[in-house]
Amino acid sequence: MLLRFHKYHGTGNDFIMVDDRNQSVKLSQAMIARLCNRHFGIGADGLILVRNHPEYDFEMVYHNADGGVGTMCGNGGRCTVAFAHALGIIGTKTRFLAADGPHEAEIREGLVYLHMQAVEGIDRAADHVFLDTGSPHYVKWVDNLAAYDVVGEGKAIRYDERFAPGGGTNVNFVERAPDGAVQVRTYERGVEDETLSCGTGVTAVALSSGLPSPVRISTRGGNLRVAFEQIDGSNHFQNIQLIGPAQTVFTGEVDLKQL
Ligand SMILES: N[C@H](CCC[C@H](N)C(=O)O)C(=O)O
Repeated sequence: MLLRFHKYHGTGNDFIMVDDRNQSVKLSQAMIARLCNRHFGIGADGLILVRNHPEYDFEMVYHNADGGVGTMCGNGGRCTVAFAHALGIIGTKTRFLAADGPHEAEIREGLVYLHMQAVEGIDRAADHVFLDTGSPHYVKWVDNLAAYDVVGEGKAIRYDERFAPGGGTNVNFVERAPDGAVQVRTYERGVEDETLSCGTGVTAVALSSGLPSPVRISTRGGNLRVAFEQIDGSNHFQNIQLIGPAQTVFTGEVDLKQL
């Protein structure tokens, strides 16, 4: 069977996008892992199916690169909005369903403004914070981020038994750049490596940073902004928006029998 796909990236976090509006695409977890593999497949941090939904413009079904069904993916969400727009499913505004519930989004001046779910709490520890922005995120401020062992340190925290009940955690290391932006490097579970950018991760960094909205973020794959309202200096945040580009790279067909 030939699978038609579109490759997108949002600040270097890359995804295989599949138009599955009529739910005819059948992919096993092993097949998705193979498609995402950078040597034996197309190569991507995740695979996203766009499906029809009776109450929303569409449903986004996100899989991590290991093939497992993921929780929310912020950069993938922005790419899915751009993809749905390219398919003609939506105009410039949408309301769609993702793993963590409904999301509104808008395409404006080449950027996707993606509304994220409200965040109700942040666990603050001495050397890190932990919060859920649709996916779980550990955030730690460090010195000399450029030379930091993101994969080694990230893996240790990702598999720490404290986070095992939630299926582990994504891990973000952070440092303030000289120009005031917040630099973020992320170890992503499900990819089990550093990715060039993580949307729910930079959202977690912005909300827990104590900086005023909007927070300017710099990742290895590009720049993002996170806008939000903090409720009375508490750990409650609403009207959270992840703002940044979502780009199409190429379109292709893969023969699933050859995989
Ligand atoms: N790259 C994604 C995060 C995916 C989360 C996933 N790695 C997990 O928690 O299992 C993003 O842009 O938000």
